[in-house]
Amino acid sequence: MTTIRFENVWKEYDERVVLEQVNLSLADHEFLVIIGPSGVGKTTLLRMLLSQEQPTRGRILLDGEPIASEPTADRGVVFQRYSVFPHKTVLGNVMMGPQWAGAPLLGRFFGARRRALEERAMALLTRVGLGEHAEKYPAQLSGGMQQRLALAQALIMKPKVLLLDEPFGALDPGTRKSMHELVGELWEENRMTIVMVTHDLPEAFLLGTRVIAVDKRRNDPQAPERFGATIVSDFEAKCRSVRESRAFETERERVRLTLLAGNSTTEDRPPVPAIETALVKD
Ligand SMILES: Nc1ncnc2c1ncn2[C@@H]1O[C@H](COP(=O)(O)OP(=O)(O)OP(=O)(O)O)[C@@H](O)[C@H]1O
Repeated sequence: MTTIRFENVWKEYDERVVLEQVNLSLADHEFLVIIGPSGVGKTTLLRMLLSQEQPTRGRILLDGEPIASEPTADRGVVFQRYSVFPHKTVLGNVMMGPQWAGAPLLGRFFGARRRALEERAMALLTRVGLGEHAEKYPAQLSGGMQQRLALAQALIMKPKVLLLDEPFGALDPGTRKSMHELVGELWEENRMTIVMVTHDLPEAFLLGTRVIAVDKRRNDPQAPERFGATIVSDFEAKCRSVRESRAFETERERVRLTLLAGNSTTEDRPPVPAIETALVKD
């Protein structure tokens, strides 16, 4: 059971207000997606959840307690650009986190403990589709495979909260689609909370159980740094399971193909899925 709460959170850099009055309560096992214009403060929100940045006002609670002031294993992260150790194999990369956490001096397990970890890492690699690539080095993997590895690396630490910062932004559409399925399935299997930033609206509503839009409510043209962004919309997303998400995706693809095929009059168009209708309304 994991809950997250932002209580009147602000983030300022000197005179510049980036975020203001952010209030948010997340229920257990939520898949929250954050959308908003470029530079508005989405990554800053994630970085505060990770404790890579501290709020200048307000506080963030994890399970009712203020979050630790340093990054901890209960909060995992995957970035858009892949960040692993190039000189370690795929398996070595996945085994690193638990070894540094469990043996901080040497960063290495031995004997039965090592074998047990290796087994767990291999099971996870197989789960994300990399079982046959365990001995390769990151440079030998495609972009999609590298993101699968980044997911395995985060999941081996069994985080309560997984933070994803545009994790599919650099991937081609086909790879992106298979990653959507994988992340949706892993979210359900691991019963963790996910907080993801994306610029892609269909992706947001496909994966999220809740989607928040972050933007400035007020602006001072003479002093653009005076006001920060906050949550301006909060959507309860419709797809609450992978199965429903897949059904939605199939429907969206059908609409797209029908429109491409030249059904351009309004009467001919198939009904727009409920989620897109909700988006248009807002
Ligand atoms: N360490 C820092 N010092 C000063 N300003 C910063 C710092 N980190 C971020 N900012 C500023 O905070 C603002 C929000 O940045 P952030 O990366 O959170 O935006 P974003 O919404 O994630 O953008 P994008 O969608 O382009 O990734 C930006 O204007 C950025 O320049």
